[in-house]
Amino acid sequence: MTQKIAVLGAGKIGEALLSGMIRAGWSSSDLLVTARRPERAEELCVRHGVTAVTNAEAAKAADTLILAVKPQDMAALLDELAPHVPADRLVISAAAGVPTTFFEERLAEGTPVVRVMPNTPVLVDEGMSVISAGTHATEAHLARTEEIFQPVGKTLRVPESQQDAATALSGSGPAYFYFLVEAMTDAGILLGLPRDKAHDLIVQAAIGASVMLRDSGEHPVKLREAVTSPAGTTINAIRELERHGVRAALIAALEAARDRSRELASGGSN
Ligand SMILES: NC(=O)C1=CN([C@@H]2O[C@H](COP(=O)(O)OP(=O)(O)OC[C@H]3O[C@@H](n4cnc5c(N)ncnc54)[C@H](OP(=O)(O)O)[C@@H]3O)[C@@H](O)[C@H]2O)C=CC1
Ligand SMILES: O=C(O)[C@@H]1CCC=N1
Repeated sequence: MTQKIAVLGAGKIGEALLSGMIRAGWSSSDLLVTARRPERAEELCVRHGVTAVTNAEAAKAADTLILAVKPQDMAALLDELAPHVPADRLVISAAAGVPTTFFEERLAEGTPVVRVMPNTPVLVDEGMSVISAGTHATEAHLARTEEIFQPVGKTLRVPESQQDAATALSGSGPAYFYFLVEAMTDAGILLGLPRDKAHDLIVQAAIGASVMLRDSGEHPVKLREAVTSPAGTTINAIRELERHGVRAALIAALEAARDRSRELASGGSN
């Protein structure tokens, strides 16, 4: 069997994965892509030196198919693909919400399916990819999936029942941090700093805090206490965050993301 990998529907996350595989040493001649618009396919070929094929050609030529279209486009893609996917292909879905049974019902009996929820920091090899096996996926299929996703960050195996929560926390997670940086930069401007300086200060605070969270082994409460001097500045900010219900807002926000992931289980609606 060939060892080619095809990314079907190489949009934002598909291209991020593709670039990561190339950085990790996969030969671009072993990487295939599909796209809906010819100009998108051309762009990917020029940028990454990969080969653009049709979805049916990808199914025939690659041993591993990474499906990265929107959940709403997945049924149509599977209708097109199903007649061409031999049951020995590993099918990896990166789509939010869509369960492995959705694929298993539409592909040949016995096709191994793995559900993965990556996030965009795969672009800088700091991604998190949360992995669950479908009915016919073996340890070897999970290991193959990890071989693809580990070079672009961490991987974590979870039961599929936890994927909607993982999507809310991890798949969508980077967006919440960008949102916070944007809001805090606005605060810097209100306090009289130029935008570029406010941006640099907040980004460096985010990087420093992230590295300490990752490397210190300390609980976040401990790390926050170390910043919060008695009768100082930080506690005044924390009181306002609590007064405005930021903790409750974050819990509600992630719950809403989890609920949307559940809605996408059947392909969802726009
Ligand atoms: N963005 C993110 O941070 C993450 C996204 N995901 C998941 O990844 C998937 C893609 O998301 P994202 O990359 O943001 O979306 P994009 O819209 O950027 O990418 C989807 C791509 O699929 C292409 N496409 C649609 N139908 C077909 C088809 N039948 N054949 C070939 N190509 C097709 C689209 O083409 P065209 O541009 O021409 O419409 C588009 O380029 C979603 O399922 C999402 O849940 C998972 C984790 C993180
Ligand atoms: O917003 C979305 O639906 C996708 C899935 C996780 C991150 N982006």
